[in-house]
Amino acid sequence: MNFPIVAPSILAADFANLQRDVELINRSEADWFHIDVMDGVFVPNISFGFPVMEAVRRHATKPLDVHLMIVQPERYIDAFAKAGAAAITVHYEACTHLHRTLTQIREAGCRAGVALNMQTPVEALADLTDAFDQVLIMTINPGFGGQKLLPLSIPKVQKMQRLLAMARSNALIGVDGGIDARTMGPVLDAGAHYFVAGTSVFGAKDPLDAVRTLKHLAPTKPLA
Ligand SMILES: O=C(CO)[C@H](O)[C@H](O)COP(=O)(O)O
Repeated sequence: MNFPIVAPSILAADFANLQRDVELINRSEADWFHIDVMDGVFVPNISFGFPVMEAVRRHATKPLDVHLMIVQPERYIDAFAKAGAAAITVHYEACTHLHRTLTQIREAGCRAGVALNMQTPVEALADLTDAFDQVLIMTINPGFGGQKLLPLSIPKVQKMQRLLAMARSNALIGVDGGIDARTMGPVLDAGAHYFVAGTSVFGAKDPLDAVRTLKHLAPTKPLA
């Protein structure tokens, strides 16, 4: 696998034309579909659940990267794995027993991901670096698409990159929120491998071109 990996967020798609938008991403240079599941408790918004996830899966030809912004995500890991998730990311802040939940994700046959909200320091994961395959640094306060990337998150990506290097972990670093052709460069330089982008892709006049721009912002490199 090479990076940068581009993962358009379905949250910003036109749900009345979901099949059209999924097929658009199939044709694009994007690598993954990003599926934002929100419960109205962990974040102040409700997005969608299994019916939409399954509709995306029926038409998608690329891996589904599921981001659970829900409390007690362990209740739904197996169901999302069955619904076709290739990767499942849970929030550090939403898990009482994070190690157990990450193990459950791997046992369900998916890549295990953990997301960190703005206030959570990267050191919170220092003892668990063997337990996840990807880490998602939130570059906004989660809950809504269309927000501006918070610059405070950029040094955090760098810190995470150092922490993983020290631990000799090959986990991928992702960023989520306010990613576009202007903001992607600094987070890429800071060490991010995958880039979740909603508004800048689906809100663009030409989403195929928007994905291409992100994908070619820097020469692709092989992952460790
Ligand atoms: O997790 C999310 C919101 O909580 C979305 O993935 C994120 O906001 C991406 O959308 P945009 O590119 O519009 O910021």
